[in-house]
Amino acid sequence: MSIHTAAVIGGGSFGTVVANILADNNIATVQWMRNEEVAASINNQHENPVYLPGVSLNPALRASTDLLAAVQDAEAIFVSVPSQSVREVVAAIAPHLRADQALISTTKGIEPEGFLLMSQVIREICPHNPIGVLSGPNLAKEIGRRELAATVIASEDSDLRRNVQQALSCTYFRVYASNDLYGVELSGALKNIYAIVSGFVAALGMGENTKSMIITRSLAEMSRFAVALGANPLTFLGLAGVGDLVVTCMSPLSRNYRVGYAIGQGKSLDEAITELGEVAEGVNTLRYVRAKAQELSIYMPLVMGAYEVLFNGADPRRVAEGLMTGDHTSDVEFALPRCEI
Ligand SMILES: NC(=O)c1ccc[n+]([C@@H]2O[C@H](COP(=O)([O-])OP(=O)(O)OC[C@H]3O[C@@H](n4cnc5c(N)ncnc54)[C@H](O)[C@@H]3O)[C@@H](O)[C@H]2O)c1
Ligand SMILES: O=P(O)(O)OC[C@H](O)CO
Repeated sequence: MSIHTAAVIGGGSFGTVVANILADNNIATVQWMRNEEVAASINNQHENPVYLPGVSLNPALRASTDLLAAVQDAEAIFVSVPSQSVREVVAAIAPHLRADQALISTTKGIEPEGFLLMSQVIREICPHNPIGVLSGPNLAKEIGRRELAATVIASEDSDLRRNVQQALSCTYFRVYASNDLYGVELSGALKNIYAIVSGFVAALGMGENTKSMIITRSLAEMSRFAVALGANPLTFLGLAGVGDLVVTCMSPLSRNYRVGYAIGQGKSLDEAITELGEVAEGVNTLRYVRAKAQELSIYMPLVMGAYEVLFNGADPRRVAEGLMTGDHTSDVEFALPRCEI
């Protein structure tokens, strides 16, 4: 059965582009948000002036500030609020959901208590609903302009995967499938940390070889961490892995990259976040991942270095330079294990 009705929870940049794709595909879509002025602007001017100014949205897209009304008829509900708010909004709708309503998270963050990814939070609250994760190299502002992009729908439920592929695929957006829910979702959260590091490197005017080294060693580090937690390393070869890592580490449209860039220019973390005015999930993710890596003794020099810069005022140049002084190690450790060099 395909999706005819959908809801998107969240009035920010990514929620708006997901809702707009669904509307472009003739799916009756309601986008829920708290801000009444933005909702009125989407309904009347077909624009989200706060998060996607200048982007013409599909006139059929409806916005609402009534959460329960927004989700009641939706066959698929896309959750697109920052990670700190996912539990709160999903708990508010949970008692009103039917078991056949699918929940798809687009949120790339971690809940610190229990080190839970968003699909795990949603599953805890809605154990009987089909659950999926949408993740990939998806800068909202480019998709808003209908520039070509691709993503991954990950779920253990093959009906959900097929339905979401059909619901979101269009001339400018392509959806690939994965059954490694955990790997896809963890990858989306982890890459934000490395986008911050890449921001330091760019602000410091370091060379192209340095940038490539940072991105590639970021992939090695994040896949080492993910595999230690049970993910499939092959997932990191795909769009949700290397694809998303590359785009966020190279684009000034990435909010995480911009936070890193501002810090590389000498600004404080508070100044960088205030100047951004949008969510940069990587700042909190860095704290939680560092703690987890320490707990499990996972070697993550970039995470440790970035933490020192963000929270203890270390010089950002030292994060990249720190790679040069580590023990001699393996390039691809799934081919040559570090203990065998
Ligand atoms: N923007 C992108 O390019 C992009 C792409 C893919 C995934 N994501 C992920 O999607 C998630 C949302 O990001 P975004 O870019 O849409 O964020 P955003 O900063 O553009 O907007 C966040 C929205 O959530 C709302 N919000 C915050 N707390 C809320 C709460 N308690 N209840 C209801 N609404 C609340 C805000 O008012 C705002 O409308 C993040 O985890 C992000 O990593 C973003
Ligand atoms: O703007 P960022 O850094 O939150 O990144 C946005 C998306 O995750 C890119 O895929």
